[in-house]
Amino acid sequence: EINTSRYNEEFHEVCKLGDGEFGSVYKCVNRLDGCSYAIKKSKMPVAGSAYERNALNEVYAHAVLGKQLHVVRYYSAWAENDHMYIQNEFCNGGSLADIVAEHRMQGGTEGRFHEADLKRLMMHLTLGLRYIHSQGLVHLDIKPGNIFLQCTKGDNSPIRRLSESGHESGLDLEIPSDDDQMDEEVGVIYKIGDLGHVTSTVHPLVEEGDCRYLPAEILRDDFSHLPKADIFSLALTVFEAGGGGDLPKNGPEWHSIRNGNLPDLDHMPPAFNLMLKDMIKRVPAERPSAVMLVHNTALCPPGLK
Ligand SMILES: Cn1cc(CCO)c2c3c(c(-c4ccccc4Cl)cc21)C(=O)NC3=O
Repeated sequence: EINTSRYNEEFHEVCKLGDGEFGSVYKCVNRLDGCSYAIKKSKMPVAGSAYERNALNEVYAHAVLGKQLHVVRYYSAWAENDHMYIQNEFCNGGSLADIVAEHRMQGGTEGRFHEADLKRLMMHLTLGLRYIHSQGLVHLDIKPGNIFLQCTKGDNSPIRRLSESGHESGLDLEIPSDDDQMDEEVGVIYKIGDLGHVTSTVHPLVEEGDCRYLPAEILRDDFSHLPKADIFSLALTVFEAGGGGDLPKNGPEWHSIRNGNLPDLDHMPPAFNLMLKDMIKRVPAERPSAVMLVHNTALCPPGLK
């Protein structure tokens, strides 16, 4: 019959997670394995269009960027009924943009990440970028809306979720694997998602990301140091999570940041603010690489020497 579709046959659609010009994302439970997934459903792109290239880039990138803790995991992609589907790991803690927006609503000092959390965020995303760059790829759209949170602690723990799961069929059999058990006391894991702008470092086909987070050289079509563009975007993403405020889309403030001027995050140590300033240097080659950042003592948890 006409409405047979892999999507409906293999998955139970729980709720819509988001909407965009790209299409819609749903939280789905796989009827066979009982696990939850995030599935993006988008109109089949016109053959030969930039949309098609992006769609293929995304799937190729996921295929290359196998299992890395700080990159959203890919499971499958398929086409049917004039739509494309991509099935990814479901991250149960929302996006960093949601968290930043919530913080902003609260206002005051709780309206931002504290020192230990901001260092953890930075470290996770740096590890994710180090992996992406080590595969000869760049993300090119690092921003709070593309960072997703996996919460393994407290009421989100898989076992707790199982007991509270509303699925009458008890299908929500998300038995934590041993490394999940390890994560039990870990808390939040940050993951880089939305690989729609990913391209090769050496043979780039650049589709520009969000100009609020992009360095000037990309907007001048200088693609000679693409990994350093991700480093620039990472700095502004962390700056925003640290309570740095809304980032400009254009105008004098936009240019001021591109000239290396970034206000200090007053609750962070000087070394951390210096690191952010290094990451947004106008000259891409002068910005630290992800490999160098991982060893930066400014990322050591507070209290450790
Ligand atoms: C809007 N939205 C909300 C979420 C859940 C956050 O708690 C989400 C996810 C993804 C994606 C996503 C982004 C880009 C491409 C494909 C997908 Cl499935 C979008 C998501 C994704 O790949 N994994 C997600 O959890």
